[in-house]
Amino acid sequence: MNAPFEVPVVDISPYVRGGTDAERAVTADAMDTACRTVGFVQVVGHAVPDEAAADLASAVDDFFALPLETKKQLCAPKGVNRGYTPPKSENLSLSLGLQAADRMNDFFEAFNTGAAVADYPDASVPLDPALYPENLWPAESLVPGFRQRVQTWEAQAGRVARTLTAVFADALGLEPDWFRGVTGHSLDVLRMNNYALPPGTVDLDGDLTGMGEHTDYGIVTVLWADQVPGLQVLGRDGHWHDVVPADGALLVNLGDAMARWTNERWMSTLHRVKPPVVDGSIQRRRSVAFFHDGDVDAVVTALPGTVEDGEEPLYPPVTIGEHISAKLAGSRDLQENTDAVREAARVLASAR
Ligand SMILES: O=C(O)CCC(=O)C(=O)O
Ligand SMILES: [Fe+2]
Repeated sequence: MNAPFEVPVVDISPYVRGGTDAERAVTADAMDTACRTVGFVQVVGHAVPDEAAADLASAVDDFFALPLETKKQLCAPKGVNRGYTPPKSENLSLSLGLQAADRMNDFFEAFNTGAAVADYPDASVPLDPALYPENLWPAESLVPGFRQRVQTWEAQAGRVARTLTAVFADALGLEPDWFRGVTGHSLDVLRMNNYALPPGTVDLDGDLTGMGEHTDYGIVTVLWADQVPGLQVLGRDGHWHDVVPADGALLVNLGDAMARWTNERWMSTLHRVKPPVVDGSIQRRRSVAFFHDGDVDAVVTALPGTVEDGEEPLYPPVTIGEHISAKLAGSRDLQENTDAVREAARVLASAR
């Protein structure tokens, strides 16, 4: 029988409050094991106040409760990863170049915010406003306090993500501030996801997909989610496993940049969302992902020591900007990404 699938719990408090070298080494070691074996981590000891999470959840409720027509006024132009995306407008499995002929688009609706050009006045390169666009906030009178609640969370999630990269540097034997060199003007995006459809609109005979299978694209993702099943993670056993955040934990997963820098010593693990259907309607589920993706011009290529003598790296060099643009063209513009061969092969090998 297979060993049960478990997402390891890692306590990062020695990096948050300044622990001893020995305490940090325990954390870094546990992180290395989690990243090598699962690629998802239940992170505790992050010191995010409960109130910030409660305010985030209420902000998500308030926004998605608006009428669809009102939300649609906050849609960004095509190709701009900001604002509202209505249900069934994205297809995440196309970010891998995978598509089933009968597959409808993902039914999640989302609201995206993120880093804009103006957030990095000292950036070392000129930043393209297409990749660092302005945010589209609902009017304060429409959802009072929304922006403030969301920005408080963005700051907390960003702090956790940067702390995690300090843990990663130790775990990989890099200089402690190695990630600072590739995240000075990081492409950071916050995506609030609402998995719900009005009763009667669910076609239970169809292939219902909350969010199609995908890997995340950048360095690391910090996820807050309801403890409602739906998120499924592809284990090394080739099976999909339900994962919910542990009490007080943030779910963290690695993106493609980490798999590429480490030449797959660490994994950008495939995941998808299939929320449960109860009495003919979807049990509502909320999640908020903070993507810490790295500098648009950072080159991602196998780190020294990760490729055996005489072997080739598993991936050719790519910049973060090139990689993310190819992925977003898949999920948002519905063009199959032909440059995700290794990720797509993992999905096709899984037990669906
Ligand atoms: O809803 C979730 O739990 C996962 C969301 C996700 O994978 C994403 O937004 O990339
Ligand atoms: Fe994801």
